[in-house]
Amino acid sequence: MASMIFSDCSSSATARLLPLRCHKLHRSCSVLSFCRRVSLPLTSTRPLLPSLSSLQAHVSSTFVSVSVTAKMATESSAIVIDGKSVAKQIREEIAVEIARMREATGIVPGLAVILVGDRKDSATYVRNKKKACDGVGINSFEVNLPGDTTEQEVLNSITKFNEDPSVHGILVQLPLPKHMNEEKILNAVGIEKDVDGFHPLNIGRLAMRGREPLFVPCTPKGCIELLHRYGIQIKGKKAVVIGRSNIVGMPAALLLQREDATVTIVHSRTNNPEDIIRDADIIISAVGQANMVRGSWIKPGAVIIDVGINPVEDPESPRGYRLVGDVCYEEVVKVASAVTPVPGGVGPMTIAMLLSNTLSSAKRMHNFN
Ligand SMILES: Nc1nc(=O)c2c([nH]1)NC[C@@H]1CN(c3ccc(C(=O)N[C@@H](CCC(=O)O)C(=O)O)cc3)C=[N+]21
Repeated sequence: MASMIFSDCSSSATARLLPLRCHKLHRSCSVLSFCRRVSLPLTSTRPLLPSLSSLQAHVSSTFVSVSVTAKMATESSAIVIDGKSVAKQIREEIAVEIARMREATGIVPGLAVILVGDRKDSATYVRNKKKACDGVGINSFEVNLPGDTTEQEVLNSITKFNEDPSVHGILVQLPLPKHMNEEKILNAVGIEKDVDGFHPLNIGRLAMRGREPLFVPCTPKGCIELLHRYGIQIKGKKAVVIGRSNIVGMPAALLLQREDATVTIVHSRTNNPEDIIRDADIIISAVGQANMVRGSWIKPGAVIIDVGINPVEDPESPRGYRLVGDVCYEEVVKVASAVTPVPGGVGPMTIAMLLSNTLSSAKRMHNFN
């Protein structure tokens, strides 16, 4: 029985990656509740869903086709936040804007991507970004440098793109090879082309009240965009961000705070992380540990945004591995009110936000609204 309940989260591949403490599955949903299946005709201007706290009273929303089965639930099921279709919708919106700009000004937004070394995952991400650019009509420029390139050569590429008026965004694919000083390289990207939002000036402005960054980092921006497009209220909610990285955890916490959430960051040195997480209305997890967050750590009805994209061994998959999140999906789906899947959650949103930042950059540089 236990092996069925934990089928995915306690798989042997996962267990090898993680020294998991074994938790009993949280099964506190003994009240009358609903099994929901949601299909999403996405709109950009109105919330897709009523706020989740009032979802049960609004299941017949005109914006969402929801099939509802009422039952005495020992296993309710969260709404699956469909990042893949939201991202598609956003890309369509961006494509329309790019065409409008091109027709009015003749200008086509350009994104330069610098890839150093031959990491397979990085090459895949860069290829996906290029494909996404092609799909919306952004010109992409790519530089591939070998892993033993000097820092100076990377800086030279950045300078070239900083000076090139057909480039509106510059992205240095991370991680960089170990011998390079990431800080120095990211500082070299002109802040007006920093579509990743990693420049310290952009991050600094994000952290300050009354200041506006030119760009917000793509992954955290994508997380907030998902909450907005699903009509999930952030203001006044208790939000917990798991992980404090420069590129996801920390800017995600800053963004949530800007949205008037009360934010706690949980990290590897936090005492009793589970107790803090169990208090959260909204959880953004960005730690990179497969299936770390268990169902028993979640307050019933919480909203979970899973940023983790972790490969776990899977002999049945053609690639030999599959991707799972930081969150033990099949456990939390029974406790949360909404959850992002992996894949198909935050990942596609990261790329959509990159395209959005590149378009904004081109608009700003050419005074086009
Ligand atoms: N300067 C820089 N900026 C980045 O934004 C950046 C980076 N470096 N380095 C690596 C990470 C990772 N990242 C992802 C983007 C999309 C997916 C994505 O679309 N994932 C698909 C799955 C893809 C698959 O199946 O392989 C999904 O989650 O559905 C994942 C990961 C951007 N990153």
